Amino acid sequence: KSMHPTSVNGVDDMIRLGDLNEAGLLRNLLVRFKEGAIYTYTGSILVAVNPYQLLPIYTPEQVELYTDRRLGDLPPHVFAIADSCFFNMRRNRKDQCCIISGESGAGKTESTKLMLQFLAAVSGQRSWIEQQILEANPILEAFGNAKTIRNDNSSRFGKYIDIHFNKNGAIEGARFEQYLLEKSRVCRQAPQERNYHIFYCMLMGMPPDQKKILSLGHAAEYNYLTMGQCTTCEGRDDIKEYASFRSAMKILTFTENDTWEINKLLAAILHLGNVAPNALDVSLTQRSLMTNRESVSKPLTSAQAVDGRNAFVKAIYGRLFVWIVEKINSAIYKPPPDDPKHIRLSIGLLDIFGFENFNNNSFEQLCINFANEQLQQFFVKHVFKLEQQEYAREDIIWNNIEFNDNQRTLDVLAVKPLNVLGTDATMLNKMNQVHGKGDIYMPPKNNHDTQFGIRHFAGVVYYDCKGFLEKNRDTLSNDVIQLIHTSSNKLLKQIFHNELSTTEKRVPTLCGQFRQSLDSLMKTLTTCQPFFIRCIKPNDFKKPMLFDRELCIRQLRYSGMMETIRIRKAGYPIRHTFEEFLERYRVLLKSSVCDPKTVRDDSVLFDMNLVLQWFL
Ligand SMILES: Nc1ncnc2c1ncn2[C@@H]1O[C@H](COP(=O)(O)OP(=O)(O)OP(=O)(O)O)[C@@H](O)[C@H]1O
Repeated sequence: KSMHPTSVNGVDDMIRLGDLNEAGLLRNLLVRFKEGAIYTYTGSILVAVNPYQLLPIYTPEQVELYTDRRLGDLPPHVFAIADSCFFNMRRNRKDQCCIISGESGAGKTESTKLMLQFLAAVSGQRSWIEQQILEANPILEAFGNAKTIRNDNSSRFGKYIDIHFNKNGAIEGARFEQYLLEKSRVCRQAPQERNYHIFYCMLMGMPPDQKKILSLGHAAEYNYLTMGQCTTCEGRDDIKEYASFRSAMKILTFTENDTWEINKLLAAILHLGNVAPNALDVSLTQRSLMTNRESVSKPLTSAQAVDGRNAFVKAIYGRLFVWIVEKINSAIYKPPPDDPKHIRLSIGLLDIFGFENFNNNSFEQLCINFANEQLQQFFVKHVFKLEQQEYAREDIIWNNIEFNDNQRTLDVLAVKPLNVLGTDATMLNKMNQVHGKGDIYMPPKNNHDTQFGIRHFAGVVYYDCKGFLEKNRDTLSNDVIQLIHTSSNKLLKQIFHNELSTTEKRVPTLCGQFRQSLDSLMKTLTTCQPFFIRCIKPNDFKKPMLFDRELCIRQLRYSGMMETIRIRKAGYPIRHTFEEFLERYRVLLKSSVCDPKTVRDDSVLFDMNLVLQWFL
């Protein structure tokens, strides 16, 4: 079988591919990638392959070139998506959003920054608020990004940036929402990985006199910074980053005192990490229990004490991160004025962890994959809706297209057993009882097995439920809360404000909190006109010009790209413009003169309709 002619040179928009299948898609991406064309459309979805090299396509001239153009006028580009968001927002008076997904290292954060950069440029005010919004990134990255084996600057949290515009298209403010920071990294890092950038930056960049006050030394001296046997990161200058971080803090109105208080907590974390259990305070080596009449203390094993210490440290860091995001928002978020005539429009950028399937999957992966199921459903519904609109526009009679709905997976994930309290074993028992007979949940093979499987839209993932409930509960012992209560450190008390103010210690589970923020995110997204950017990582070596086909195919499958095509194929898979159709099928016409450039009269159209009927 010969290849469809469009496959030879590659096309800007995959919808125009003759071979609308996995191989065709992959080939198109590869051909383009080899020519340095990293962006390709599939309709209004942008596929972006990480080039792992600086390309000269993000200059101010390029920003100008892409400003106020229709999607498809120019070669595919992330700026074209940003421009469409901006244009549609003003023309339709409708909020826009852009969902940027992909696996670690695929280029989500870079794409988000480029979108933001473009929007700030076309909004054109060069205002203080624009600068503040742009400068929020270095702060979030210092606290929320780390070197991992996959990415030297990996975001270990999800984020949604909502940028607000007035009716003239000028930026008025913005708001950041964060999701699920990976707290375990503060206490433990895998080989060749680092803790959060901020620790190394602080130790390298802080003036010696300040370090002395906090008794700080070198990264190599701290247990919490050396578990991955790696304290530096090639290509990263921690001293320089610290300087940018400090200047960003000033721009976001953190005071000298705020920064100093933050440093104190970071130093405390590092010192705690070096404390051996026998030197720990009673609040960490004993656990008090309330019996009916009295409070009794029970000594902990050293392993339990270390767990308790780490839980405390993770809680400090996690809450510090949340506090910093709130503080950034208080600088850049302006509540809409009371004036009912005031129009506020927004563009939201979602940069969120893609689908994960590792050798060992735990609670965190389940949460991440749950979020991806929700986004996938949003995506499929949107694509499906577009397909129907297209048919309506062309007056095509069609039967309802069936599409693969992942609602059943969502049902299994979002119903009770995820939030079940009790021991891990009873959770599995309950899951087995409730879902054991369905095809979404796969129970453990035997009584000793702690792994259960979930059939996700992107494939089956096996989760190990050891430690699930602990992670989900995410609570601190009463003894530690008491300790914080008596502390003289204001910032510490402030970040634990919730725990200290509620006597009833019923903080919602992590999963509960995450579901709540996801629900509110989904509500927001539903009111917006969405765009999608699917970032693809071309190889595992962070190398330019290297395209690993297997790796890319897998990502195209996970990203829902194949689902889009499936929907297309279930409908009318082949689409030609009038010119293309004429070019290809004019031999079937009765008429002999038929140059698409000159002949556009009704007689040809009439004939074309006959041909169409015969053809379909
Ligand atoms: N458009 C681009 N041009 C040049 N380099 C890029 C581009 N996009 C990504 N990169 C390179 O790839 C690296 C990883 O990209 P990025 O941090 O955006 O990935 P990510 O998808 O956000 O990953 P994670 O989920 O781990 O945060 C960047 O640090 C940069 O070196």
